[in-house]
Amino acid sequence: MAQYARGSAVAVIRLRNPPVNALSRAVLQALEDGLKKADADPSVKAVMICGENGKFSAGADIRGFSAPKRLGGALGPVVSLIESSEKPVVAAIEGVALGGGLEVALGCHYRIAHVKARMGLPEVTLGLLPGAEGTQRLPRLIGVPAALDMITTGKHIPATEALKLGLVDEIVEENTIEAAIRLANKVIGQPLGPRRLSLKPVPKVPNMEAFLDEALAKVKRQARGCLAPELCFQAVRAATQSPFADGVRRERELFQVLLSSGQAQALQYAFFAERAVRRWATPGGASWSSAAPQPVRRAAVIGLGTMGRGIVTSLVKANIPLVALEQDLENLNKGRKAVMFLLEREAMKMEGGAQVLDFHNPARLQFTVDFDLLRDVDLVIEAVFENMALKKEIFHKLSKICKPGALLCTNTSALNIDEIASATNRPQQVIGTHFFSPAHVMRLLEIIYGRHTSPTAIATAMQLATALKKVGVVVGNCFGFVGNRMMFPYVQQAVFLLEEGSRPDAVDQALEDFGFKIGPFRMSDLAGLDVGWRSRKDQGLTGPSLPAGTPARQRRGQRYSPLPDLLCEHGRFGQKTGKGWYLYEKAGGRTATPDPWLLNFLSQYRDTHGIQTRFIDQEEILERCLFSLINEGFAILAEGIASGPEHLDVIYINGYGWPKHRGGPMFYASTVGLPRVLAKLQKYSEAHPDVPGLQPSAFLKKLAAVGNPPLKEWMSYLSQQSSKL
Ligand SMILES: CC(C)(COP(=O)(O)OP(=O)(O)OC[C@H]1O[C@@H](n2cnc3c(N)ncnc32)[C@H](O)[C@@H]1OP(=O)(O)O)[C@@H](O)C(=O)NCCC(=O)NCCSC(=O)CC(=O)CCCCCCCCCCCCC(=O)O
Ligand SMILES: NC(=O)C1=CN([C@@H]2O[C@H](COP(=O)(O)OP(=O)(O)OC[C@H]3O[C@@H](n4cnc5c(N)ncnc54)[C@H](O)[C@@H]3O)[C@@H](O)[C@H]2O)C=CC1
Repeated sequence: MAQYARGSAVAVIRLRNPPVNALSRAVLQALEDGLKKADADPSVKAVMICGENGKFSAGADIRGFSAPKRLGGALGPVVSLIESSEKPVVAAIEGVALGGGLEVALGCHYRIAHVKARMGLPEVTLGLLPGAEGTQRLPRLIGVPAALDMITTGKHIPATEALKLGLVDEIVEENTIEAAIRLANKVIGQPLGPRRLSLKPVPKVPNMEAFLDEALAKVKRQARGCLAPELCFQAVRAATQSPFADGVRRERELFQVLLSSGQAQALQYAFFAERAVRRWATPGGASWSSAAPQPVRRAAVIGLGTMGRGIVTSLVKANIPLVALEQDLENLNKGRKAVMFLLEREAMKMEGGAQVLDFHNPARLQFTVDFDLLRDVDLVIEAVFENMALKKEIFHKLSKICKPGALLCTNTSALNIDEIASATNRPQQVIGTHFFSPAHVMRLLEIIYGRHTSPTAIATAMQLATALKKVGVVVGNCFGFVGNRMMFPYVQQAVFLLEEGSRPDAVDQALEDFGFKIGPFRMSDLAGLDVGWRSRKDQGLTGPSLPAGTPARQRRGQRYSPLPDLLCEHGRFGQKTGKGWYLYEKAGGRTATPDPWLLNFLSQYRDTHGIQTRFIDQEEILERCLFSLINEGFAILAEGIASGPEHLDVIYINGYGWPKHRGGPMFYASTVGLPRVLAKLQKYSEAHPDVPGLQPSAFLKKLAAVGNPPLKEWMSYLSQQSSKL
């Protein structure tokens, strides 16, 4: 757990807890024992602490936070013990020193890091604060502004930056352990007082109060309802106001608040959920453990519109050579310009810039209108218009041109993967890779297997997700897959609420206050209202194919709102036309303001359809939008479209701006309590019997009836499914 060894004058304590040397109780105990042994041994003149297998430590064992006897209080005293040692202690940081791992290093008198190491205090991302005195030591070492930045954002910084900040004393390119032992030998006998961070004053910032006020405003703005960043801030502020011991007491109080906040649980659930979905499985028995991916040495993207541009950018950033294809020269030139613009911007953010990305080299990025250039690629991602006939035509062509082993991926947002695959001679190599807009930014990659998709194809798409630094989530094939299918009833409720008396800004505000990055109407305006309009026309829900005499507010016996169609008929496509659910300063503008035209239009619409306007409170907005989305999630689980609730949650957090501190929709449902979700859906369903999305799913009813079991047990109530959390 932590191995103690004595060389010449330097004792070595090696943290050992694979895979990341997390600080479990046992590791901490062994560390404490090692320190005491070194202290008691007169032949030991200095101590070096390092981690096994090239990693210092990823911090406290997160799984231990939910254990009855938390490691909580144990870490702070061990860090103090290190600092108070009368023999110099040197931290040799390789790989990562995160959270409690970095706090251990801060207790050491000297820190030396490998040039490739990363450091950070990411507790805030788990809903916590660095509770082992890190909020008090770090500002003393690197100053308040830099410490606040690290502690309130949780960002990892590279060793080179750590050196500039003074977080480490030295960085090395070769053997860190040997360098640390050399340093330890060198500092034997030197006074330790100046190296003990708890004894240092916090460096002054001119006009500290004004600086802190401004920093707090920024932290609050970015937190969107998440508690941890503000409490992290308060802990650091305590360091500027109180002596070390009082600051530590304040840190502990704040830590306790966070520990019992519920948000910490949600964020830790999200951390493990993201890792659990890597272990994918299908109802047919294919799984991550047995499927091997094929290499992707060269790829192609077809269609350089909104999505294709981002996908190309992502592939270039992942260093995958590719061919980018458009339907004609005009679109090719437009697409090329857009891609180059994105790549230039990305390059500016990177060390080494355009040279590293090498996107001007045609061997790495080739633009063409010639399908023949796709002969030797290993993987194609199609991102043309959302039209089944067009997609089938393209896939038919691909199956004739591409080499036999090539994987054929579609970026469709809702269409049937099996039908697309039916146009090819290799349905086992056809798979959905659903990117989210903007594709080079959003982390989610929804991976959709069809009836014939092979395990190798799934494994290859998952490997691609990793290469693109995205979170791949494997799901089954149904209209809208998981994310968009759950989104339909949510957006539908939002529009129904407008019919009944609400306003776009009221609905958006309620959901943004809940923590969504952006409410449904702002989101529709951003994505373009015409996208859904086209899809509804294709489905025969509106437009010329709608049978004459169809009631305005009903389709196939269910409630339907023609409001979004009417807006499109008025040329209101959202931001791109300068007006949609909101008014914008110009076409392409981004500042949404409530539009008096729309409010008047809504009022006339209600009069036309004899709808009595009523006041709708925030609670009803939230319940109807969120519970209908969650309800669809239960139906998806029951159908085996996703293999566990964590899949749905990871999709919502990474693709739809669901507030992470609420753990995802299914986790949120578990915190509300399934009987309550059910009762509310029943109530709204009775009030709106023609809305199927409000009728509680059978699976939700079952789980409520069996006594509201914890989320990790849900799947055991369905035959042949198991949650992987
Ligand atoms: C480290 C990583 C960057 C590695 O990434 P990568 O290589 O991509 O691998 P992963 O797949 O992410 O990880 C591999 C594997 O390891 C698991 N894992 C990773 N980190 C941890 C961890 N810290 N603990 C446990 N397990 C971990 C991961 O889940 C994977 O396993 P799998 O799930 O089975 O696949 C990356 O993993 C990463 O970023 N990790 C998280 C780093 C992090 O966030 N660290 C901070 C941890 S929190 C911390 O250190 C808290 C503290 O400050 C200490 C607080 C305690 C002190 C409290 C004193 C106050 C007293 C108050 C009173 C309390 C009273 C009481 O106790 O009741
Ligand atoms: N826009 C979005 O937010 C999202 C869209 N999607 C899906 O991605 C796909 C593409 O959508 P967008 O990029 O928004 O569309 P878009 O309309 O912006 O771009 C489509 C591009 O495909 C090109 N194209 C059409 N026919 C072609 C052909 N035969 N050969 C080569 N290129 C051809 C067009 O010239 C155009 O540039 C659709 O299936 C859509 O449903 C998925 C996720 C999000």
